[in-house]
Amino acid sequence: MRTPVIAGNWKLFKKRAEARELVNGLVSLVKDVQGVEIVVAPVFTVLAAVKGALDGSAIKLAGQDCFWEEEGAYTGEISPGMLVDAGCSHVIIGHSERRQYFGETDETVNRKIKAALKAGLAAIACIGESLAEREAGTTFDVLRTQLNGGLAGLSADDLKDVIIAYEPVWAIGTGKTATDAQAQEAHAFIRGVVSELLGKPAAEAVRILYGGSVKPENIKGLMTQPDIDGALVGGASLKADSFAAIASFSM
Ligand SMILES: O=C(CO)COP(=O)(O)O
Repeated sequence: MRTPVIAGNWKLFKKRAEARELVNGLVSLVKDVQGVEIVVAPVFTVLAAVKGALDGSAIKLAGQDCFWEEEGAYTGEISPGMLVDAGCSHVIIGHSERRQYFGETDETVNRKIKAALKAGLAAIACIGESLAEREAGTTFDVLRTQLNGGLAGLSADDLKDVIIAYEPVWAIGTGKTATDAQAQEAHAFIRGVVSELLGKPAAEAVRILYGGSVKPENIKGLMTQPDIDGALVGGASLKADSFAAIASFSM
């Protein structure tokens, strides 16, 4: 049985006061939610404030990215160990916005996942095709390449601390969610590739989240799909009531 994960990626939003307000609201709204791992990923500068506000709550904290070196002359970077030190248990790696605007590649994603695991973080590894790739019929090739590169050198045991997030780029922030069937098709394909790479038990155990315009209105349909194990939520995670409603999908 795979425990569902609902993760909120706050992207470049929320200063300290707003972040505290959001988390305070969230903590009380989800206090009765059980059997779901809830994660929030704020910007680095508010991690400490959010950690404080989460005190006593089961909600987990994630970074939105990390570097692969633990320390050194790397101006502007944050290491996995520093995220742990700030109270994080998770880190998002390889989000399509990082791939698009900050030169992230499957190779850097792979290095970051390995570094995150070494530091004891769970890695939420993002993959997904662009609209052009979907229209060209190359979705499965793209996903396979991203999985081969991103998971290179990992063992089935390592995969226990990896969560895969399938985020079709054309569905991010566009209001255009993949249909339940489109998402399920991609998730089943991803699980199949993971099975080829690391064996069936690892593939059966790995959580695969869907991301891209997830809202309270579409979460239930997505979660009824057999290979969808949760969601990575952007816009709808910025309001306590909508994120709480998504996290309460089973209630
Ligand atoms: O990129 C996303 C989460 O990482 C999805 O963003 P939206 O939910 O705003 O489409």
